[in-house]
This record gives sequence, structure tokens and C-alpha cells, in this order.
Amino acid sequence: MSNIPTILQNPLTNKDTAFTQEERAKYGLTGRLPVVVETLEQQTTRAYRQFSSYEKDIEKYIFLDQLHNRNEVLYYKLLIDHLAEMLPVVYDPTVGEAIKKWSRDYRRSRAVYLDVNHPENIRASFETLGLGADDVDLIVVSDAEEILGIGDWGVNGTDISVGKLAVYTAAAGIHPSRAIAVNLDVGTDNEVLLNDPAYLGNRHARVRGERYDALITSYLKTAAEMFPNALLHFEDFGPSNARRILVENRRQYRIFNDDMQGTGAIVMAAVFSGLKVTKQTFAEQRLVVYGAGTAGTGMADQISAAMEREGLSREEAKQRVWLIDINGLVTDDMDGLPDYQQEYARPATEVADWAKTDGKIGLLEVVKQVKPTILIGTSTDHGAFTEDVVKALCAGVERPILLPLSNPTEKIEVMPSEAIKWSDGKALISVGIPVPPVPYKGVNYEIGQANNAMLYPGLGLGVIVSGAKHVTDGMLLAAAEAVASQVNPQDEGASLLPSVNNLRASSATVAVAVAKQAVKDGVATKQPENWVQAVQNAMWQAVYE
Ligand SMILES: NC(=O)C1=CN([C@@H]2O[C@H](COP(=O)(O)OP(=O)(O)OC[C@H]3O[C@@H](n4cnc5c(N)ncnc54)[C@H](O)[C@@H]3O)[C@@H](O)[C@H]2O)C=CC1
Ligand SMILES: CC(=O)C(=O)O
Ligand SMILES: [Mg+2]
Repeated sequence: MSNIPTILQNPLTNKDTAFTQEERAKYGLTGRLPVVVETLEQQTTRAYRQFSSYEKDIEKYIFLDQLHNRNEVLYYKLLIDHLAEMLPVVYDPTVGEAIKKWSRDYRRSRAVYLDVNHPENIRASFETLGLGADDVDLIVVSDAEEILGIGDWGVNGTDISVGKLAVYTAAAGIHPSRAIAVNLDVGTDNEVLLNDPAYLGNRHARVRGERYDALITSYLKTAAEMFPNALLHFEDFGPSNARRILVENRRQYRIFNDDMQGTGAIVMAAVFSGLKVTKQTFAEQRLVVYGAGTAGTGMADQISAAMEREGLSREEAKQRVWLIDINGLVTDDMDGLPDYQQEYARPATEVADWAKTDGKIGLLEVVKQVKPTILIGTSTDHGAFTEDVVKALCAGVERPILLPLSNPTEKIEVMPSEAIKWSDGKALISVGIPVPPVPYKGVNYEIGQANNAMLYPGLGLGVIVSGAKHVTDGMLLAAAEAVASQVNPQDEGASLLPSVNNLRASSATVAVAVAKQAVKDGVATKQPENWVQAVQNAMWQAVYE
């Protein structure tokens, strides 16, 4: 077959059967499309029928990916019209499965790859996009060391950046052609990939130390110079790099770590809702975090900061936090604790008579001793919140807040259906994955999705609309409050978080709150008269131009 016209090949310009007769004549498409001219709605109906014909989520993922590569407007129209149904396919949990198979199933690239062995190519790689300084709002970058809860996936992790961007556009109307997905290919320690002939990334162990740091520094510098308005979103880095990069660069660059800050903020939103039910303050909480890595310690930081805002000293706030990691309760006599855990390590003397199992103070013992008001799981330890743990939790307090947040489904600490049963409906639950409501003793328990995807799109939109120079703690808090303001958790069986069905409206509400806070914090560079209108105007709609 002869060549396909460029306008049909480019997903940003392709309208396919929706090109009018005039357009067909103008763009050299005469005779190159079937005669019927369709509307976007008609195309969407067909695409939905095609989507629905696939049984497996991974097949649906591939169908949507191919549509994304063919016709961007149609892809987003379909996604936005069926957001609650399709988010779990383009994003968590199915994206995890797609990432595992990415090199083997390779179809077409949608990203920029920055190679640790050729840092001199960073600028040239971005230049190939042909985008000017004002053309980019957002870059999502991942080095794929800790993809969701499934570990190191090297270049296969490209699709976490692509998936996060799809959610930005579908949920908050971030313009798809003003956003870039980036994979930092620094090698991988995943032996399966290193020994797979189909693997498409650098076939060597992860580069660490000076060369890694030089790549990050060069990436930040080049991206900020070339695209000075872009929000630099970091996703799924390993725990030590994630925190270090954020802490070292947040004053200088417009940088956001989703796993620490986005997750921390969505958890804050769930806790705000939970406290409306228990009628307590942050300062009264006892927080146990099971799995003290990037996400878990990010949450400990945000919840303890909320305690401080209510008048506790830093020391008093830390006294109300217990971290549990792979070696049990984190105590100050442990060797080699990473810096992000040291801050919360409990004095060994304080727990000297707590029961140990296999030489560790385990979760059940901590729950019995501490009587936590909030138990968070970010451990990837599937099933860790056993019946004994949930029952002990409920023996300690009347309405515990229970957030088993590990993704994807195969990693979750407890499924809500079990936690509702074991807690006799008392636990106030949210989880990272989408789950259906749980019927129990005549009540339908709606389970909100405490996934950063419920917050970061609106946060990003607020940053873009306000032209904020930095993402401040105040902006994260404003986002969390805006999410929590949309639910009535006191109603029996109500969710702690808004439904995914309302995600676009929720994102707009979050964006307005974030933009206003950016002004208050002195980091906004734009100040329109009406923030609500400015946010609406900024939201890209899936329609043909
Ligand atoms: N719901 C959400 O929005 C988010 C959920 N997550 C989930 O949280 C989990 C952790 O993610 P990250 O913090 O990025 O990973 P990470 O690797 O930084 O942290 C995981 C921590 O859990 C610890 N751990 C592993 N097995 C354990 C066990 N048996 N007992 C106690 N601790 C154990 C590890 O030592 C590590 O410190 C993942 O499943 C991820 O999908 C992460 C970010 C957002
Ligand atoms: C949701 C997310 O960012 C994670 O699981 O890593
Ligand atoms: Mg993540």
C-alpha cells in the first residue's frame, strides 16, 4: 500500500473518519477514507464497543494504547466519558502488568529516553520534540527503580510516565501536546530483564553515585532551561533518591515528587475525612506506618506536620508516630537505618519489654501496644493486615482509620471486603486500587480510592494556572483540604474520598484551591481576576479543532 498521509499518521492531527469533505480535499485525503463522515460521538461509540469486546484488562490496555497512538482526541474522549471504568486500565493496577511486558510487547514509543551513558544527549533529545520555551507545562520523569509496588523495571517503566500523563489529561485537562513523558535509563538490577533478549533498555546494573547524580542534575538544569514553565513531576524513584532529589532541589526548581507529596496529600485528605467522623484532631492521633519507604515516610511527614500546626512541638509530634519496616518496629538501636527513617526511630529502651517474633517487634505487637488511631500500609506485603491485626486495631479504638495503600492489587495489605467484615464495619477504610462498594449487614460501604491520582492532576493544574515557581507545603495542604471538602464521611457507609466519577470536577476544585494558595505563599506568577474561570479556560477538552 502506498504512503499514508502525514495528517492521518500523526495522532495529534488525525480525525480519521471525522474529516469533513472540505478537509479531505484540503489535506490531500480525497479517496483515502471511507465516504461516511462521522462525528466524534459516533467514533466514540464504536471505540467503546471495541474496547468492551476485550475480556482481559491487558487486552483493553493494548487497545487503548493503540488508539492513543492513532487518534489522541478520540482516545481522550473515550477515556473521559468512561473515566471510572477505564482509569484502572490505563493506570493502576493494569499499567503494572503492561510494564512487566513492555519490552516484549513493544509497540510504539511515546516518550523521551535519557541515557545515563550519554548525558550529553539530554538537550538534543528534548530538541527533537520541536517545542519552544512556552510550549511545555509538564514533564513526568521516572527512573523506574520502584514502580508502584512491583520494583525495578528499567526502561519498561516508561509506561508509568505515560500513564500518569494520561491521568493528568483525562482528570484535569492538562493539554496532551504540552506534556512530555521521560524515562531515565540508568540500567536495571532486575535480573529477569537483564537476561531477557527482548529487553530494550541499557543492559547493565543500575548506575548509582556520581554518574547518577550528574544525570539528575543535568536533567533538571536542561529541562528547566528549555521549558522554564514546566512542572517537573518525579515518579517511582527508589526511596533514597526520591527524597534526596526532592529535598536538595525543591527550592531551586518547580519539582514535585508524587509518591511522597502526592500520596501524602491524598492520605491527608482521607484523614481529614476520618477525623470528621471520629471528631478528633490531628494532635490526638497515633500513627503506625507499615512499610517505611518513600510513600510511608512521606505520609508520616505530612501527618506529623499537621500535628505541629495544631500546637505540638516537633518532638511531641514524632512521639505519636511509629514506623515498621522489614526488620520490625524501627528503633534507634538498629544499624544502617536510612536517614528518612532515623527521624522517627523509637528509643529501644521504650520498647524493651515488647514481645518479639523472630527477633523483631512485629505489626500485631505494635498495634496492641500503641492502639493506633491510624494504620497505613505502604509495604507491598500482601495480606499483612490479617484478621488478628484488624481485630486488635478495633480493640484499641472505636473507629480506626485503616489505609492499606500498596499497589497493585497483588500487593495490597488487606482487601476492604475483609477489613469491613473483621472490623464489623467500624474501620474507616480507603485503598490505593479501585474497588466496588462492600455490602455488610445492610450497609453499602463505599471505598474511596486513596491513590495520588485523585489529587495530583488538580495540583498540577493549579500549579500551571498560577504559574507557581515552587510547590509549597501550603499548596499540598490546600489540595488535600479541597479533596476532603467534597465528601460527607459522616453518612453511614460513605466514602472518605470523592468518587472517581467526579474526578474532573474534583480536579478543577483542587486546582482553584492550589492556585489561590500559591498566591498566598508568594510563589504565583499569574493572577487572573477569576480563578474558577481561569481553571476552566485552562482545561483542555477532547474535541476536534
Ligand atoms: N496509593 C497510592 O497513592 C500510593 C501507593 N504506593 C504504594 O506503596 C507501596 C510502597 O511504595 P514506595 O513507598 O514507593 O516503595 P518503597 O520501596 O520506597 O517502600 C516500601 C517499604 O516497605 C518496606 N517493606 C517491604 N516489605 C516489608 C514487610 N514485609 N514488612 C514491612 N515493611 C516492608 C521496604 O523495606 C520499604 O522501606 C507500593 O505498593 C506502592 O504502590 C506508593 C505511592 C502512592
Ligand atoms: C500510585 C502510585 O504512585 C504508586 O503506587 O506508586
Ligand atoms: Mg508512584
